[in-house]
Amino acid sequence: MELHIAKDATQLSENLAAWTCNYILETLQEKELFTFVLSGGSTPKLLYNLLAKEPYAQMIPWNRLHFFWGDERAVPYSDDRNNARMACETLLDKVGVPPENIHVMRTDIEPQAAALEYELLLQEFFKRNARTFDLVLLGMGDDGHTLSLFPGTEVVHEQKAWTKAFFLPAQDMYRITLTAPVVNNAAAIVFLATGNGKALTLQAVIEGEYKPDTYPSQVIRPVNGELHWFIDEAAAGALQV
Ligand SMILES: O=C1O[C@H](COP(=O)(O)O)[C@@H](O)[C@H](O)[C@H]1O
Repeated sequence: MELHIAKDATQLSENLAAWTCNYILETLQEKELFTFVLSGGSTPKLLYNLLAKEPYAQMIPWNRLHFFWGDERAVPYSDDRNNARMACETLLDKVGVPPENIHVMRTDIEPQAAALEYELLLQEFFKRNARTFDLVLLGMGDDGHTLSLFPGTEVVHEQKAWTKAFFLPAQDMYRITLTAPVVNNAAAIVFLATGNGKALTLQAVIEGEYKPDTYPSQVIRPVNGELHWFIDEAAAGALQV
């Protein structure tokens, strides 16, 4: 695991934008397409805004990238809380990613059907590969959730299915999420977390005892890939290192 600490969220996003661009370009020297899982929530907006601007808008061959989502809130695309909408508005629409390269989790059909459809799409995409995505970007909520793997939910322990949909009573909404088995087979996983609201949880996730029911982010352990944490000083505040 590699820790990248920056003084604040702006510097951190700049560092991660540069890292992401280098990683994409290096990977595309070896293969034709790059598969990139995006996260939702508020933290990645700065990063997406930066990637949509120069120099990255020109440097990245966007038509060779395929975009997926780590999780989705089952609300219409028109709703501000929709994770795909946020990423499309801040990044994908701005750099002109071809629509056929954008693979959203559907929210216009029943959530279980949408999860199954997404699983089939991924199985088809990665059929002959033990490796799945080239890069998975993850957030971590103040409560330790990542993707839509929330504390105390069954989906945290999923070992087989690549996607799941379930009702989250605390938010009165369905969630659709990738699961640990498909994420942990990615070539690289990057957590992005900022702010002192996440400091104690982050310390427990990284340095504490393994308690996935309390800290679901702990189930993210790449089988054979890289794991990076990009955090600002506020989020790193409780770490012992
Ligand atoms: O609900 C969600 O929250 C997490 C963390 O969001 P943040 O606002 O604390 O950055 C996010 O990674 C996930 O995609 C989203 O659905």
